[in-house]
Amino acid sequence: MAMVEIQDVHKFFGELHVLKGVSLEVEAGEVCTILGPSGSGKSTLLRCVNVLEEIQAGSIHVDGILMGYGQDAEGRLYELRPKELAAQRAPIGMVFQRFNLFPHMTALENVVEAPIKVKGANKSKAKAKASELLERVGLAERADHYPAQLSGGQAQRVAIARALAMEPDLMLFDEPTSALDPELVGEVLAVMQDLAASGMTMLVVTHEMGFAREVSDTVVFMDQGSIVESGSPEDVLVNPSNQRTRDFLDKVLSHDS
Ligand SMILES: Nc1ncnc2c1ncn2[C@@H]1O[C@H](COP(=O)(O)OP(=O)(O)OP(=O)(O)O)[C@@H](O)[C@H]1O
Repeated sequence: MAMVEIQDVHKFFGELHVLKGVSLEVEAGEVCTILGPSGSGKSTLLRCVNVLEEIQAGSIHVDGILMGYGQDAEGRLYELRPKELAAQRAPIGMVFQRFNLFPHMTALENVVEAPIKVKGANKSKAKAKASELLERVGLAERADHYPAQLSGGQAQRVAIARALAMEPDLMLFDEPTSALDPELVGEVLAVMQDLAASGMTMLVVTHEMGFAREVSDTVVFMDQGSIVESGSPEDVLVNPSNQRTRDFLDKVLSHDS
């Protein structure tokens, strides 16, 4: 089984049919980038993977585990209790467009918070690990800074370190550079690229075409709640077979240039 298996997922917000039978697999160690116009359902799909949103039909497995439900000895599904849900989510790190760091905590405190509170990690070990992670994202010297004292790019790198502190098997990125000043985008993409090179499985929603082209194993193009096309970056970005993909790329690339 692939690390992420999304099968025929449907998601409604009231009457609005936002995901219309989405199926997607991401193998362990692969980077899958999702592109598509605003409102096509990219963020919603990502949020469904770690059960921030409930789905109405289909299934999502991560690491072979059916997300959002438990299964009793007879194979009957039951709704998870909050603790069980938290345990299901634990191997999944998520980085949002806005960093959501705790403003009253330093960078280091933000990174150690979850391992100590959620995992019950030993304090001094968690601190040493957090320092290592801040070094990994190039912020060893900013460990004692508060979020307000960090640039957007630095704050986003702390958010990545914070997600990594939980030792995830899968990282979800939801437009991680969209809220940043253009000159800060590169430093966050560089950290993501390093992470990809280290073998992390990543599902990334972004408008960064360079990242999609150079770092992804698979590129997925979504439109109006469906996957229109997916394949290698070469297939989807250079030789797209679908007119909707071509129209989208023309628009994005003319905007970029
Ligand atoms: N919590 C919600 N309640 C109601 N409708 C929602 C909710 N979240 C998203 N939607 C709607 O679902 C659709 C898909 O939204 P989604 O954010 O997944 O798209 P997207 O492709 O990620 O777009 P963007 O690139 O602008 O973030 C949109 O029509 C949006 O308005």
